Amino acid sequence: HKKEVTYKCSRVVDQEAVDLEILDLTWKSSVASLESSIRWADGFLLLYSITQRFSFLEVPQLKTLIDQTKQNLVVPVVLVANKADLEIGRQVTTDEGQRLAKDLRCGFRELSVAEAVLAVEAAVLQLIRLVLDQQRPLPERRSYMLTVRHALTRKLTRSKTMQW
Ligand SMILES: Nc1nc2c(ncn2[C@@H]2O[C@H](COP(=O)(O)OP(=O)(O)OP(=O)(O)O)[C@@H](O)[C@H]2O)c(=O)[nH]1
Repeated sequence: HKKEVTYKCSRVVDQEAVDLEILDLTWKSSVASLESSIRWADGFLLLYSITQRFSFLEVPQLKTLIDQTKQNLVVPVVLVANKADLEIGRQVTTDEGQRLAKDLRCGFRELSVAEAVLAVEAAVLQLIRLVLDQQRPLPERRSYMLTVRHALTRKLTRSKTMQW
């Protein structure tokens, strides 16, 4: 698109009514406009095309901008590798996508917007669940519980190492 477009709809997700506003940004948004959209948003779908390596290489920069602008410990983000139907023109492997998602601490989906509408819905649902989780009080959050579990595991591993 040459300009930003907002799509609106309502869904029930896990027995919770959710009003969705999806802002599709243009390729050439200025940093100031991007920052303002980032402040507005609760969650982010970062799309790249598996047939355009440069779109993949831009993801970390965008994620840094999101983290800096939101200044939250956990920002709900799902990385989406699009155009999975164009295997012949693939420039980014699934493995690279998964590794980047792990590094950036976000969800990952590889799909084809053109051919698999259910996969698109699943990616959006995954993001909605991350957002809903983030809006729960801290001790009820899955992400918080995972952070606590990882911290405990690290502590246990350390104390085991010390015994050796
Ligand atoms: N084969 C294939 N083509 C796709 C897929 N998704 C998008 N396209 C095509 O890729 C082109 C760009 O799609 P857009 O939806 O405009 O992508 P965009 O990232 O919003 O690009 P801009 O409009 O430049 O901001 C169009 O010609 C789409 O038809 C896909 O999953 N598979």
